[in-house]
Amino acid sequence: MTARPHAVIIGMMGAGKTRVGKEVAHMLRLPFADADVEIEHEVGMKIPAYFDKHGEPAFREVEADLIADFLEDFDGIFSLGGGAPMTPSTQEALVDYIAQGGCVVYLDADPKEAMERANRGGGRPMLNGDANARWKKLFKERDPVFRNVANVHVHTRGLTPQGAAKKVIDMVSQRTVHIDGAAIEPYDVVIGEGAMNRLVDVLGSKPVRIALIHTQPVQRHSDRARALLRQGGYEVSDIVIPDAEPGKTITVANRIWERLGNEGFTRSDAVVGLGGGAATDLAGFVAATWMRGVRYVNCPTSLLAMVDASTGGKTGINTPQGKNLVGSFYTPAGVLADMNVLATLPNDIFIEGLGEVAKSGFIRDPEILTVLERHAAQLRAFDGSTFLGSPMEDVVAELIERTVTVKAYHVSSDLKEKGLREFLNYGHTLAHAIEQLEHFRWRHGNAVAVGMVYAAELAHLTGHIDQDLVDYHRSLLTSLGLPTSWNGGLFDDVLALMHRDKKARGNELRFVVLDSIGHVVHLDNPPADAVEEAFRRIQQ
Ligand SMILES: NC(=O)c1ccc[n+]([C@@H]2O[C@H](COP(=O)([O-])OP(=O)(O)OC[C@H]3O[C@@H](n4cnc5c(N)ncnc54)[C@H](O)[C@@H]3O)[C@@H](O)[C@H]2O)c1
Ligand SMILES: O=C(O)C(=O)C[C@@H](O)[C@H](O)[C@H](O)COP(=O)(O)O
Repeated sequence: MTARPHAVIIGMMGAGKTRVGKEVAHMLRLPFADADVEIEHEVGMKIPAYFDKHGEPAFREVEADLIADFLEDFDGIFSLGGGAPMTPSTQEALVDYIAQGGCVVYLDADPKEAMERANRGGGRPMLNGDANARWKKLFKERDPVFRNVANVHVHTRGLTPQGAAKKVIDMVSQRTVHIDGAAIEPYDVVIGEGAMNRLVDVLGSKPVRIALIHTQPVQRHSDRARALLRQGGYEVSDIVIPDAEPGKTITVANRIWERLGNEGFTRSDAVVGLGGGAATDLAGFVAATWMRGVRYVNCPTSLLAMVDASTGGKTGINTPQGKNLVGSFYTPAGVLADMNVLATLPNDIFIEGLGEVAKSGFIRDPEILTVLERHAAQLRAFDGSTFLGSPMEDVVAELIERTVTVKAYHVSSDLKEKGLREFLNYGHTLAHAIEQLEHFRWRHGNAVAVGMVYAAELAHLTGHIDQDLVDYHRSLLTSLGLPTSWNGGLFDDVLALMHRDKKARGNELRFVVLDSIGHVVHLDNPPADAVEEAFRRIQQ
């Protein structure tokens, strides 16, 4: 195989496959090919004449062969004739193409606009007779097949060809991490500009009412989500919760349960959580508990929520006794990490998110650490207002994809945290204690950064790693603008809180430590003097 199409466009007659496909190719500076035009070249006559002379089955054979050839050797944007995906061999070829990373885009136009375009100029043998009635009949047959065959679904109602092309490009350049596992209903984390446009597709057609739970600082993004939901035909209840940790309380959850009850939310309705990790934790908790569980989709808006909080099904609230002490494991139906929302993210909250990114590098994917090292200065200088379209956007998208992949690895075989998933808690034993003692004025990712240095010191004191790796923790995290020390509390208070950590069993402390980069082990009941000495070392 020499090349594969960047995207294959399918859709009804008149959907704009050729017009939009050409526009996409032009914007991406790629060649464009239209299967019908190529067939006409090959058979040396117009398609209606070929239909008249040889009939539809012969045409479909020529078409399927040509498509198979192009799928194996065409480096551009390729649009197919309306009926092409109905041929079983073409369906199989498209499945193979997708399995190799390809994008089959279903261009879904407004039926009225598509019918009008399809009728213009005639020359479509499949629309002979009452063209509109034929179009509708074909749509009924083809729409379910198109939905099934395509891995990207683009609605173009009301868009100009340029607008539709931009939407196709956004969706084709999105990255997807698929999360699956024994106890999990599979779902995707979609990362990229415009990912939120998939909201209606991910929610599906069943829910009537959607509770859109969000905080005030991300109002601009929740306005967008609300517009998409209303366009999709849902009734939207806009629910604004207190920002950050004050939103993760039983009082806030109770207020929402009351509202859902008063507004008649049933089991077939759904929740959308939009915001930082605190908002998605709370929204997930409400979804998990309302009528013992309704469908929910997360739209994370902070880096930390994209890489971690919104993706793995840990939902919950804080109690006066500690962080995340009440909650459930309840996976979302999908996560839409739309890079556009990062345009408003403040620098300090972006940097905080790098704490969890680095954690995933330390515990499983060393390439993350390499990318962080290589781009530390630019990451530290993150500025949302100039971020979109900059070279850093691709770097950050790669970091998000890699970090979510690490999360998926742990979650897929241990959703309920019986063992392997605990490794995602690297650095968190001390981090949660710091957050609590600081009354949540310390950001979670910053506390995790200090917690990882603490865990590294403890690992060194117990003979698991050498001093160089401890020093590397400090130098990498510092280069990203993350803290590596904390001096805000007494050891006894910290120790008491670490005993309440969810990994602790009975009176025994349990930690997660490295024994090399990318390799994690449990450290159960370590010597008390090491636990205290490691704490002394992070106070510097
Ligand atoms: N469930 C999990 O697996 C998991 C994993 C990691 C963290 N968490 C939880 O996530 C929370 C931390 O998440 P966080 O760091 O996102 O904090 P956060 O939710 O408190 O958000 C930080 C601040 O950034 C604002 N913000 C978010 N996105 C923005 C945007 N695009 N533009 C402007 N402002 C924006 C928020 O409104 C808030 O003021 C903690 O409660 C932590 O316990 C949960
Ligand atoms: O997904 C997990 O499992 C994690 O531990 C991810 C952590 O990064 C995250 O901070 C999580 O919220 C911590 O959960 P907790 O159970 O320690 O409260």
